[in-house]
Amino acid sequence: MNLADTTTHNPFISLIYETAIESLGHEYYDVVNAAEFPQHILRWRNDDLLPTLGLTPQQVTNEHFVRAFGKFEQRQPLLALRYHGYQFGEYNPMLGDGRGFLYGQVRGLDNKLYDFGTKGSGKTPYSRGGDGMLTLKGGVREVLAAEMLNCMRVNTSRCLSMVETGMSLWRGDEPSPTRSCVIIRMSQSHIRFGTFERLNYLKRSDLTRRLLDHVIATYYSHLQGEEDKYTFFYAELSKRVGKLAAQWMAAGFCHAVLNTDNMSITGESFDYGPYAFIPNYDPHFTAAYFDYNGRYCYINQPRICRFNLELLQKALKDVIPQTDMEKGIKNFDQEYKLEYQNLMLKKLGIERINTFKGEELLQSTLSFLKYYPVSYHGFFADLASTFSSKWQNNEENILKGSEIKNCFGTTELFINWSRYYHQILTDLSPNQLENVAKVLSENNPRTVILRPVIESVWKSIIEEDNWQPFYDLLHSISELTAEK
Ligand SMILES: Nc1ncnc2c1ncn2[C@@H]1O[C@H](COP(=O)(O)OP(=O)(O)OP(=O)(O)O)[C@@H](O)[C@H]1O
Ligand SMILES: [Mg+2]
Repeated sequence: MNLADTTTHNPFISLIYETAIESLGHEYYDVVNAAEFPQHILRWRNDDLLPTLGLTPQQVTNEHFVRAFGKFEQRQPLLALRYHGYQFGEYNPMLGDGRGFLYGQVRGLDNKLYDFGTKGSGKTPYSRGGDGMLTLKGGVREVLAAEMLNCMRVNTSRCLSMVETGMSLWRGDEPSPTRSCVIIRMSQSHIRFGTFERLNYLKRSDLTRRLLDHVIATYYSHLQGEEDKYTFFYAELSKRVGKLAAQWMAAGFCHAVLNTDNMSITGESFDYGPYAFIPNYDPHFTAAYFDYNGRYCYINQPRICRFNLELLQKALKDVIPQTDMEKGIKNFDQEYKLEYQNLMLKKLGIERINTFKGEELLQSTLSFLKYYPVSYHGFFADLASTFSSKWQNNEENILKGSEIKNCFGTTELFINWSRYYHQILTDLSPNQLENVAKVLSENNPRTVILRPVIESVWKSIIEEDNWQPFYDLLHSISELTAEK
């Protein structure tokens, strides 16, 4: 096939791109060019996402991926979106897409509008001193985080592709020179809290209202036509963010950089930089080495999400009545509490129980996990792999033979926990008891990408250019997802 044929028939380039953001007007973005890279090696293609785009893996070659998402052929305009944000508590008006752009917007077969956004695609007017690039390790980590979180049913963006781009980058936090890549992230929207903060900073309530109308029409369409749609929007956003915070916490995920420019207006999780999955239940676990005060530590995440919603009130005050937003944010508290308990009880194999009993079990579980050096994910995975209906007969049977019971079985906290757990199991009917095993296995993946797991995958890449462990890991995550 000659060059013209390949590009003309590239299924990605032939997708129908909608112009929702572009049509909003030039005040929201800058038209930019993509960098030209010395090399283009496709390292990851997310075939799981293709059906949503109406494509099959057979229709799309690696070359199609590279030409569309590494060389950015035949796609214009590329839009660097403008935004500001509160970073570690300080307002920063110097932000914006500094190493990415909105490549395009495509409606999925599910009728949702998806954004394809780049990361590592070159300099823009918002790059400041930066090189506009993404390190290969950064790309590998972002791909893995999104797939793992998706497997754990967290509402997350995903990576559609990762192309290695052959540049040598210098970074303070990676042995340098280090390799480079560009990723395409498929998300619900890249409109951030910070997008609105910028408009408020510029005192452009007309632009705020226009953007809000677009957000509601596109991502909260059931509110269209409501007289109080702005008020309802804020209340629902608060609820969605509450749910997301609960999902992170139950997944044992520490995002690490919860600045308002990393908070999506749809309530979706994205931007996986220095994140980590917690090794054990340490409330003060902090993932970013530069987060000196532990501002975004694991246990602070719900509080910070709520605080970010409060900050957003300032940006929306010209359009939404303040008193309505003060009421609306209560949705966050309710949703967080409910969803966190619900998700944690599922991790214990329990669905639909009395809230009070559920809370007692949850608190005793956390007390045990907090006090002893038990792996957070290991504890739940052990429950899932060793569960037996015999646990209902006698609390002594619970986790019998496991390392956890062998080490901590005689401690007061373990005995307390197993007593609560046993009490709940005894109340279950035989059918419900059977369901426990299923719920346990659905909610506790055997593989979780703790830092050493990621580092070992990265070691193979960097030392031997061996990508197999990376693909094997992604394959096992994808198999876990399919089992559910
Ligand atoms: N290497 C770089 N070159 C230019 N700008 C950068 C670079 N790294 C980060 N930035 C910019 O710094 C700001 C904060 O970066 P942050 O890491 O939160 O975002 P990001 O990871 O680049 O993008 P996203 O939030 O879309 O995942 C953003 O404005 C970002 O574009
Ligand atoms: Mg960011």
